[in-house]
Amino acid sequence: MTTGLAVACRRVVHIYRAEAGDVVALAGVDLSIGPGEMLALVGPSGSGKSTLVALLAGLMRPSAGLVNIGTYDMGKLSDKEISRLRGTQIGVVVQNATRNLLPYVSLRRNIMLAQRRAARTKGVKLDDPDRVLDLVGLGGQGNAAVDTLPPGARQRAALAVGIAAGPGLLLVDEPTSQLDTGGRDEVVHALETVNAERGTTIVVVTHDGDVGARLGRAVTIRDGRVGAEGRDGQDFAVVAGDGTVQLPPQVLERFPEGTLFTVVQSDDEVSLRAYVQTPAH
Ligand SMILES: Nc1ncnc2c1ncn2[C@@H]1O[C@H](COP(=O)(O)OP(=O)(O)OP(=O)(O)O)[C@@H](O)[C@H]1O
Repeated sequence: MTTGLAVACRRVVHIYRAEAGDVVALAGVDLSIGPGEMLALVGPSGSGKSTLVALLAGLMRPSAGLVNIGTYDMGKLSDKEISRLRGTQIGVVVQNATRNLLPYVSLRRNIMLAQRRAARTKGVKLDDPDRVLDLVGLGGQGNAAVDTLPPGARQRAALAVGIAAGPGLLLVDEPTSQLDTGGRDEVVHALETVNAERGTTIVVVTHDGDVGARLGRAVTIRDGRVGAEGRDGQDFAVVAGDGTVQLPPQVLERFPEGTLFTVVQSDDEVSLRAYVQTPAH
């Protein structure tokens, strides 16, 4: 069984330098994910989810802050070290299943190609490709060509390629966006099976609230920061590393910028009381 890798982000900032001006995509993300945990990243379009995943995958370096995967500081590794990690310890499944797969060769061949780098690494014991296919519910389909599979199976084939090398961290971008309910359930079930059998830490970017709920922990990214967290069906506000807490959007709609609040504290409760000024006559 693989050992899941822990993830720790501390005050992570990412700025895209564009001709039209700099874009602050991440503005101080603090996030800890335990080894073997499953987590969904949710949030509005443009909030920074894909940027965060790209940093976890080592596809980009943070502009500031720390991104640690297991014992690795992703901001400090060389390109070569990062590329080795991605071939062995970090599995990445990008959006749109076919972009992860070679369409005209068999599923088994796709998996063997994804295992090439790990197979050259000393001490790594790889699962047989047929066993990898079993894990995602595609047992017995090793000879099928990717382009003959229906969309849900193709997405699970992409997952199989992502876990082929036995990574401790699996990053998956929007795995259910083009699937019907049945296809979505099979993909979530495949993720749950990989997590249960291998202990792999799994991070899924999704717009689908149901997927977030099924994974048990859903972190909302809002304006480049952790805006809220859902656990076991309950929503929570989160204290960031700099001591700030984002209020839910529906609260912010009622109380515009500059609204004053009194913080009311008792032994087991902290609440906010808005201070509404009476207009001067
Ligand atoms: N290569 C880039 N150059 C400049 N700005 C970028 C680049 N990539 C993303 N951005 C900007 O960074 C911010 C965060 O984008 P990101 O793609 O991480 O958000 P997202 O939450 O994944 O969105 P979506 O759900 O639409 O995929 C957005 O304002 C986006 O326009």
